[in-house]
Amino acid sequence: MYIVTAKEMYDIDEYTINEIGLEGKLLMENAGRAVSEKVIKLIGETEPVCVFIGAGNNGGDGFVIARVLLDKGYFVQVVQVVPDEKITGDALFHKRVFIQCGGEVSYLTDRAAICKIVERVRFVIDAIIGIGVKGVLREPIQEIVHIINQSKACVISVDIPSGLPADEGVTEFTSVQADYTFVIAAAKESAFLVDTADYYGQWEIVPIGIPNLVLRKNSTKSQWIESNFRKTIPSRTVHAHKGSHGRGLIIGGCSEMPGSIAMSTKAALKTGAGLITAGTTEKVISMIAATCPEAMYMNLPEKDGYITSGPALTISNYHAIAIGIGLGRRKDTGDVVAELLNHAPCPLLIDADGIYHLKSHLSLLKQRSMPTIITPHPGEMAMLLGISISDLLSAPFHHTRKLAEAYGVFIILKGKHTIITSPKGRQAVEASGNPGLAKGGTGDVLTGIVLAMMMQEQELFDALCNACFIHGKSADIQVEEKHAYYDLMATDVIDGISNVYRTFPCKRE
Ligand SMILES: NC(=O)C1=CN([C@@H]2O[C@H](COP(=O)(O)OP(=O)(O)OC[C@H]3O[C@@H](n4cnc5c(N)ncnc54)[C@H](OP(=O)(O)O)[C@@H]3O)[C@@H](O)[C@H]2O)[C@@H](O)CC1
Ligand SMILES: [K+]
Repeated sequence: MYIVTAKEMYDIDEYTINEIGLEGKLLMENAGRAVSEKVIKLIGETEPVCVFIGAGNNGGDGFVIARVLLDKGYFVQVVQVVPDEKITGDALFHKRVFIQCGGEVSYLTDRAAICKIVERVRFVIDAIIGIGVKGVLREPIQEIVHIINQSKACVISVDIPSGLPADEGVTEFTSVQADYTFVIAAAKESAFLVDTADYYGQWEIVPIGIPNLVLRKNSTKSQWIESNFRKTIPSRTVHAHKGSHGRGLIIGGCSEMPGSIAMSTKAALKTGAGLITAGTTEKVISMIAATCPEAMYMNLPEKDGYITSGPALTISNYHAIAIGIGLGRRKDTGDVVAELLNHAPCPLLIDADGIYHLKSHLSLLKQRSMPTIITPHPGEMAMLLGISISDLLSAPFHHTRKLAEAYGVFIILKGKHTIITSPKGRQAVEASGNPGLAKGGTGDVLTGIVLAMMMQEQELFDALCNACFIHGKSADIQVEEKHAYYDLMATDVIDGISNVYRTFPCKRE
């Protein structure tokens, strides 16, 4: 499931046409047929359909869809929203084929005429503009899009809702609001952004015969889905012992937030960590030890209830360390973060208040010889970058990649569509999870899951993606089986980790 920009998609088309030898007309036929199949499943047998067609290749797809539907016996009305001379190339080829098959095309831009047509149909197919949109829609197309959006018809967009930019970073646009979008060959960036994702309605990718190797070669982003999890989650051998699955240290907690480190610790153990030590203050240890008897504890020096740096911090024995959860924002707790950045001899995960402290120590990231991973939510990420949250969310792929490459850090940018980025710029989107996760404590649970995954034998990037998958799927299964968005608690997400492993079992050796 690749994710592309418009330019990457054009490169993919061009390579497929010129190097692989599949002609544009053929790709258009495949695209139109693939979308038609989905449309037919959706609309049932006899519904009249109106197809709106624009000047480019997206309109060409529309002519193929209209022909397939006509051939299947549907009543199809085709409204071309640009004059005849604008239809050229492959789109003109398919327009002619449609007409040869008995189809009729009306060139219409008049408001009253279009309103009348739209009122009479239950399904509108939007093949006006695809990834070739530039700027805000011009008239009369903008007005036609408003009519479509105001109608009661179910709107099915081809490739992308017309007017919506494919790429991140575009904030001004007018777009069709689709109920369904059948996306051609690869997902476009805008399907994952806060301000644009909803325009797609429900969406699904339809393959059109572009070889996988071409998609892989031309894209740096993909979606992390069940098949990725199944392929990469490491197996557990029957001869394994607790030491085979990693020793981890979690540092955090303060008198006011004792629960956070308890949840991270429990989540790490539940995810499969061999041994977990919770490094925290004596008072927090006394508060949480009974809730997680499987863990070990490290008593750290404290001042006014907060961890401070001191000789008690032994960090040489661990395969991975996490810091930040419930740590507090005092300057001397920040010194502990700096100490770890300087000396942790293993992968280091920084979360929550640890990210707050990281802002003053960003330069230390570059000196680390072992990987560093941060798990910010958008507010923390914007703080690190010194930009507004809305600027970050309008181009999250760009901004996270910039930070990851500049400081050599792995980033998990949390959200509905969590973006995982490697220091080399590889990116994945993990989209499981539900609104029940919008609650205190769920981030602490993710930290524990990520730490546990970091200690299992798998590529670090895969480990981070798998951790997000486990966290989101746990919440999803819990809501499916016994909870609602309202009552799902962070601790339920920990309990639900078992369901994820049972639903998507690891291979056994
Ligand atoms: N072989 C392939 O490549 C394949 C491509 N495929 C399909 O092609 C699609 C891409 O096709 P594309 O490149 O022709 O662009 P497309 O999205 O149809 O739009 C161009 C038109 O939009 C117009 N327009 C732009 N901005 C505007 C504005 N603000 N306001 C108003 N009008 C505006 C622009 O007009 P112009 O500015 O030129 O006057 C031009 O006429 C892609 O999404 C997929 O569906 C599949 O069939 C598989 C094979
Ligand atoms: K479209």
